[in-house]
Amino acid sequence: MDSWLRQSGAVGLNSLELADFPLTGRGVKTLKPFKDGETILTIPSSILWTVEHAHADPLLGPALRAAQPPLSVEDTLAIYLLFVRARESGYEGLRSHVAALPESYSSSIYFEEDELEVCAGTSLYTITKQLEQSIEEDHRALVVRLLALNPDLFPLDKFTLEDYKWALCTVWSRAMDFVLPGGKSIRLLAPFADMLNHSPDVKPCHVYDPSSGNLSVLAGKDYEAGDQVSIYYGSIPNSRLLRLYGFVLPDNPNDSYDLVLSTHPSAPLFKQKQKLWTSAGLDSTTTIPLTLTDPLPRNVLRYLRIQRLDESNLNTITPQRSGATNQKISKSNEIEILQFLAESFSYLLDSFGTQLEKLKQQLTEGVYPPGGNAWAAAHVSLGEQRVLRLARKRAEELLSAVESGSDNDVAGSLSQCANCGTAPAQLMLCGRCKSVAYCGRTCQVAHFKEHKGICRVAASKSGSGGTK
Ligand SMILES: C[S@@+](CC[C@H](N)C(=O)[O-])C[C@H]1O[C@@H](n2cnc3c(N)ncnc32)[C@H](O)[C@@H]1O
Repeated sequence: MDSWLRQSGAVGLNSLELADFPLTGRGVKTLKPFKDGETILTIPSSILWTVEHAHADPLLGPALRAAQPPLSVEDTLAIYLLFVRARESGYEGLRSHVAALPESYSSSIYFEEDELEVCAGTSLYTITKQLEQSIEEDHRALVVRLLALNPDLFPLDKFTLEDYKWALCTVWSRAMDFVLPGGKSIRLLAPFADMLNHSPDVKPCHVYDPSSGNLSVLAGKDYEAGDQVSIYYGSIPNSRLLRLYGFVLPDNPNDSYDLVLSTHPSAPLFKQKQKLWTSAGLDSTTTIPLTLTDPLPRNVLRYLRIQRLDESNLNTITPQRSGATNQKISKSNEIEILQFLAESFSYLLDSFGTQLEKLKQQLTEGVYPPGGNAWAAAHVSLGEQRVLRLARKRAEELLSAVESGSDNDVAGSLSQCANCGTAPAQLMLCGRCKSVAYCGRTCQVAHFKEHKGICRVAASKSGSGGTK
């Protein structure tokens, strides 16, 4: 691979070499110091694995382009990898890259049943089960619409379900995504740059140049000779890390729980409520990530306030006034949704296969061999349970505040910007009613029309209002 990369115009290889690191496995070592921001490596456009290159390939391209319905980006890259891997001649450069790829992966789709059971109750458990099924279905569909139609290109013994799973895991764990000017996106695999491991301690530092089509890696921090060079894969929770990349970060600050909120179309007043959800930027089925920093996001409350509207208060909230759902609609509505949330979080927490305290104890006692699949699954479960417990605590706090009437700060109206919903460290209160907060002047001005009615009432209640 090295000579192919050099001949193709890759820049920076003299300063880098592959090496094994105790915690992350194989990665890239620098042979010289780099300052934060310096370019370390450039991989030229011509040798990147992209959909465009797959489609331009004289052998593979016509078959891919003829596939109906068109293949997804993920499937196109997976088939491209398997196609090159199956060739006995030609494609020497790309084949040398394939030869350097791992032969097996540790994504949760490869877990034994007892290993996956350790994270029963998590979103990872559910998604992994669904994936196992959908990958089989997708593979069957690929055989019918592409592989069996072109047996010379795709010998079926090299495109088995196991081969397809390997190719998908290669794409999930090594592809890079970029948004291009104009909003389109590109997904690519960059030989050698795909040997870089993730570190939460570096800045995002891999860049795609749309004009040249080259991929470059910059130093995400200062490096000494001998250091491992890393890139930042993103702010990813353990459930996603384990599914896509096959590893977890203990005490991951990005851990989250995906809360799915859904209302059946046969529910009373569904059509009117759907209009309200839409105008609030939500949907009748909405997935909202609960995070360690924001365990009960404003949108969860907004969704439920709308869901629990009855006929009498539904008429007071029109789509034009959907901003009103940022705050409590009525005491009874608020109590109902907060009780529902606290109970639902308890129910979700009870449905975890192993409870948080027991998991912690098992991890301390070394019940799960560190670094193994069950150990990783335990960390996913810990992370999701931590988030859900915070969410339940927040719902209970809000509930008791509403019940006792001390809910000036209901639903975080003073801890989040009333206009954009962000929660920066510093917020400014509305100078008149002091019942809402903003991240800045722009949001305050943008929100004025919606807020002015409530402002007058709130200010007069608190005695702080003028007559304006
Ligand atoms: C883009 S590849 C990096 C190169 C890879 N280590 C290799 O030998 O081919 C991504 C994979 O590297 C491993 N990896 C990356 N960052 C890691 C980390 N911080 N801890 C543990 N494993 C990591 C995971 O197996 C992941 O799926």
